[in-house]
Amino acid sequence: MLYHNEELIETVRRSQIVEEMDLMGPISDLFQIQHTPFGGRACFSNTSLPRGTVVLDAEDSLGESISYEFRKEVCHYCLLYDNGKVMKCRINASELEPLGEQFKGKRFQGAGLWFCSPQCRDEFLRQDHILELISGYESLLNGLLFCQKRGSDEDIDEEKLNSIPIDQQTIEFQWQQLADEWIPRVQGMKPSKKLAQLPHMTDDIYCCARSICRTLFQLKYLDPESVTNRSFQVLQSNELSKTSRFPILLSFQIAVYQTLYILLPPTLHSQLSIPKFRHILGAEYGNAFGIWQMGESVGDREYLGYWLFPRASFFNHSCDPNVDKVRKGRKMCFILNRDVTSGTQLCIAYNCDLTLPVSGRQQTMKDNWFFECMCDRCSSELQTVH
Ligand SMILES: C[S@@+](CC[C@H](N)C(=O)[O-])C[C@H]1O[C@@H](n2cnc3c(N)ncnc32)[C@H](O)[C@@H]1O
Repeated sequence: MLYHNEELIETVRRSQIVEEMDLMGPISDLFQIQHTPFGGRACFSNTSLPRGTVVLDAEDSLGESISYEFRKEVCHYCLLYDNGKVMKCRINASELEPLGEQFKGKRFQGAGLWFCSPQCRDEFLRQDHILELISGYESLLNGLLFCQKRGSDEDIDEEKLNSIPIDQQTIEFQWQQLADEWIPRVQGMKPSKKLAQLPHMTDDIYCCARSICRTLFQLKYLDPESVTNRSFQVLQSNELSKTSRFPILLSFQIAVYQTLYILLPPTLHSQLSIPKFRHILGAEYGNAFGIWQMGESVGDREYLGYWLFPRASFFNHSCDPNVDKVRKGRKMCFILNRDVTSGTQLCIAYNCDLTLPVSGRQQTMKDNWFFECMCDRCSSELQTVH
């Protein structure tokens, strides 16, 4: 029942923001968001712009996920990756003491954070309210260690789980069941009994829970009127397309939610709700940018994780993009690779091999991004093919 109310409030709030989105200031002075006949909303230049123009400099990521495999090899502040070298700098409990008493006398595991230098560690620690995020991370890490020690007798048949057809009704039913049965059963339990309800935490569940923990933390302190927050609230959710393609994801999402529900400390637990959680994950599917190793060619670089930039999520894909995306540390820059006239749609390339013939590109977009590419290049090449 509670969940229905929460969902209704979220839906009304978001639809108000969608209306307000048109009235609010632009994401950039150089382009505006407009609706397209196909492909939803997209970015269009306000004026003629020369090649090399930075149309958007995005530093306001909301949530980032470093793959488990690279958790010690990527700096958790500047995202440096040094060819597989383990980052040497970690946080000690003594460094946290000036920030608060919370970890005094407790065994602190380092919250799963690694940094390339004391400077990056200090920058990370300088963020407002950072102890809340560190407590969340530390609790998730302790949960992972607990699960590794406890082991699992579950034998997950991925193939079987992925063959169960999923539609919107199934998704709603599963979440409703969690809200009606699991949450009321667990919420009144003592902490030790609650811990026994923790689903087996795989590496992927751990990484996803960390990323959501970070997003909840950032959303808690983000100005609700900021363009970043408003953009985030109206991001397209790809929950249904992704979950129906990979049905196993539904049980995965529920396990991540249960993990967060049990492990998040009160300051972040208060930020967790099913509609918010579903919007965060639904927005990540199809909007997140890959965090790639820098300085290597496309075929040779490591995929280190992903992050979300709400303001940069309105760029559509084109197989002949006029905007290049370049990561500079914690920042994503979007730079014109040619001159454009006023009113031109500004497009980036999503992760796709643009040297493939049109059939291959169409298949890649369908398989990885769940849409039929209608970019100018595909449209004209498809006309020639048929
Ligand atoms: C990152 S979002 C881009 C913004 C999106 N158009 C919106 O309204 O939120 C990606 C989604 O935009 C649409 N899209 C992007 N590029 C497209 C293209 N070349 N052809 C058709 N649809 C496209 C698809 O629905 C895709 O899932």
